[in-house]
Amino acid sequence: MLQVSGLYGGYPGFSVLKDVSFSVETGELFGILGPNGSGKTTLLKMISGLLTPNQGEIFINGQDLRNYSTKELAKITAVLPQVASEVFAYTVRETVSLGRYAHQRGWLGRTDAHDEKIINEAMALTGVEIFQDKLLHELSGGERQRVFLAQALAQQPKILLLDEPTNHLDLSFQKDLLDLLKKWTREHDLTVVSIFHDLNLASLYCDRLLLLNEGQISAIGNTGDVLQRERIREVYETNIDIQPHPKVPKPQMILRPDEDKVKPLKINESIFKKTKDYAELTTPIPLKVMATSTVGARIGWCERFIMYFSDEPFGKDEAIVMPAKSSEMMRHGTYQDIFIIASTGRQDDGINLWFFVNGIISDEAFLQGIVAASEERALVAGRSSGGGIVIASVQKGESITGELLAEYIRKGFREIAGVLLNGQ
Ligand SMILES: Nc1ncnc2c1ncn2[C@@H]1O[C@H](COP(=O)(O)OP(=O)(O)OP(=O)(O)O)[C@@H](O)[C@H]1O
Repeated sequence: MLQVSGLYGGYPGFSVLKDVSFSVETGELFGILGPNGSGKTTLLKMISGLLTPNQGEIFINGQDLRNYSTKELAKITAVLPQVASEVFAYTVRETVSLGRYAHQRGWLGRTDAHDEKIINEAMALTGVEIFQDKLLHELSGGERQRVFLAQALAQQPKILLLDEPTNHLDLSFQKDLLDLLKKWTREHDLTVVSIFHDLNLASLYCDRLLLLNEGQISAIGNTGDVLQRERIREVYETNIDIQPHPKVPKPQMILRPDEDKVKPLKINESIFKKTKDYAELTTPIPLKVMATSTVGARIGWCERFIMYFSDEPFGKDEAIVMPAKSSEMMRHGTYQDIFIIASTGRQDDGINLWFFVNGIISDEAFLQGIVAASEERALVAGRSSGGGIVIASVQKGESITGELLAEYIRKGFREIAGVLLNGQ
């Protein structure tokens, strides 16, 4: 549908794009990403015919862009620019009607019943029909954005070019707009090329992405291929983490604020409290945890960890809680970077194991830790032993690999907790 090849150009005396080539298929939702000033809008302006490249070619529907008349081009491409601050004295309905301009025959440019039907549909889809008689300047930024989208849809284009379409929209309208675009691309063979600043939305909705950096293509391809941690860090010069979305197989970028200048946190016996009824470790900041406990099992964050010895269930909001046999049947100590607490469970065959990691570990390392603890417990006990396991990490300081963590857990467990298994 759209082929861009060897594009160079920009503004008088200032070249922006350097050798940009890509193609977009019919029905694709194609995202353009890149830091401020990387050339995204310049590229979109060239595709929409607003800016002439110095070098290179753009083909739409197999035809060179230079061979289209303005009116022909307006019939097949619609542009939703970054919201302009100047707003003319048009009503919402009049603004949406302008989308039909390129399709009207004759110089009078009147809309007919067919045009009216399409205008009404576009307003209904974008939810702007309720204020169709209002003037544009009486609307909020987000409402106006939806009016311009309705105008673009009323144009019934083959290619829709969007410059940050979700700008000014609240969370639910961002989702509604992108769901709508996604549906339209599929059902109406519409091709969407859209600039995104929000990498997570681009990841969720785009079929493919193009990442621009200083006017050049840094990466192009599927979302997972383009949104690689090191590449995004380098291009955006910022510290991010990438995690899979919990419900759909798409990567999501997570910003990490600069750390406050706090004293490095060390989890050790100085914050571990033990009475005859219970043992508790409460941390000054939440720890990242993976826990298979009786109460509070989770993958998440926690700052309160409790083992209780009484018969009465012992609940504390938000805490990870496990029943244990007695304060005597409990051991603790530090091995390498890990503070370990172990206790015999309420049932004799159970061993509860808590590992507090003074370092940074990945999600995969958490899993490796759980597996290592569980295997070692069964191995040392010589039987399949129950009980809860907690891996908790301060997520500050040095990174610890999964392999190293597993080794520390195995050795630390034997050194500090193994005695419990011998009934000592
Ligand atoms: N009309 C113009 N005349 C001269 N230079 C311009 C003009 N418009 C943009 N530029 C410059 O061209 C470069 C690319 O701008 P462009 O608007 O394409 O970036 P962008 O990636 O869309 O940025 P943003 O994310 O900030 O919208 C920038 O350095 C910008 O200053």
